[in-house]
Amino acid sequence: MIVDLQAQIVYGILGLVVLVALGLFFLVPRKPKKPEHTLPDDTTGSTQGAPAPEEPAQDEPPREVPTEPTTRLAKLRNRLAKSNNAMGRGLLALLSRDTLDEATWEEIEDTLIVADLGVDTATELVDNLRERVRVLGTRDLSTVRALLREELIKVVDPTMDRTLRTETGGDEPSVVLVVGVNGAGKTTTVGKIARVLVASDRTVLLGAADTFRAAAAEQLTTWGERVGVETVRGPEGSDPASVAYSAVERGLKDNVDVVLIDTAGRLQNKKGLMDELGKVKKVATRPLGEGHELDEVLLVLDATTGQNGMQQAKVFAEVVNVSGIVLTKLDGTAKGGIVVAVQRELGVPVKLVGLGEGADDLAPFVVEDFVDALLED
Ligand SMILES: Nc1nc2c(ncn2[C@@H]2O[C@H](COP(=O)(O)OP(=O)(O)OP(=O)(O)O)[C@@H](O)[C@H]2O)c(=O)[nH]1
Repeated sequence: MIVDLQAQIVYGILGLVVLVALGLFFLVPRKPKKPEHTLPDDTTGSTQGAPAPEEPAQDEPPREVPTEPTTRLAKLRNRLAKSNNAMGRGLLALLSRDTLDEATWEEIEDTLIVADLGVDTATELVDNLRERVRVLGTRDLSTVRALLREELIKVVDPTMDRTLRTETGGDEPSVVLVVGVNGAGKTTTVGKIARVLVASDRTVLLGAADTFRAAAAEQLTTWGERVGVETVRGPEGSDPASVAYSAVERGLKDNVDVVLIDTAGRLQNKKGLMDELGKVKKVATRPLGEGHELDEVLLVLDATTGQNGMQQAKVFAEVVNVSGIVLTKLDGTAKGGIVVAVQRELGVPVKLVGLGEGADDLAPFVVEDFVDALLED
């Protein structure tokens, strides 16, 4: 009897032990399984040698930071010199001839005209230079070169205000409208400006008012994503003015510093373009209340289009009050004189120049740097 009882107690204890063990196995949380893919420990973002994370932020491409301004500008100055110093070299070669006769002065004038300076400006420059050389009675090349530099600076006009108006002085965002014909480089320029602003700790919102081509809004959004800036878009074919309005309304709500609005630029139908841009201009700043105007209307011009570009520029200037010019593709032409021609024609300063397709290839236009690049050896 006693043996039976002992056996029952022993079996009971064993059963309990088994049950507790099973319970513990299922209830106690186990250490999580090591993920198959691991990120490297270093915080530099380098993933070298490590497999990609299983759930990368696919919709969020890695943020880019623009190159430090002095490096960027030095690189761009070099590029400008490379593409444009043929004109400077040509002029200096002519000026160093033994005799500066009538024919040579004519050749100097022709060189300036070929560089798209405009006939009147070229004549004016040569007349002034010729007179100063005569009065000084000098033939020393470095003196003549210094005189040429001064005359070029004078025609490019250092007195024009070239600051980009991206600060309102109030709480509301500044609104920058970017206009120009297709392919001039508007979208690229908006992206590049956004990068520069973000690098200077400004908050930016993009408005894709080019609703004519879905790909244009897509392209702008990609530029925005690269620097972590949002883009307000509308459906393809929707009213560009309403997209511009929404972008400014949203910029105000989100308290951003600058709203950059990209537009379409079909010139095939001048009347349509006028109506469309006129409306965008009128409606865009409405969310900011009475009396608010666009802070900046930038006309983007392709420097390689020469006189044809000038005609286009005039059409745009008739529709919107252009406050600044962005001359793109200056890396692809030796006709830097277009800077002077377009400023004189429109009475508006060139504020920025595009010197390549790269994300950082946009530079503020500095008169002295530009002329020095032209005259570089
Ligand atoms: N070499 C060079 N290419 C440039 C420059 N700026 C823009 N581009 C190129 O010009 C082409 C057209 O640029 P976009 O920005 O798409 O022009 P867009 O005016 O927005 O054109 P639409 O969207 O058709 O109205 C692109 O291939 C750009 O990379 C520049 O300064 N230099």
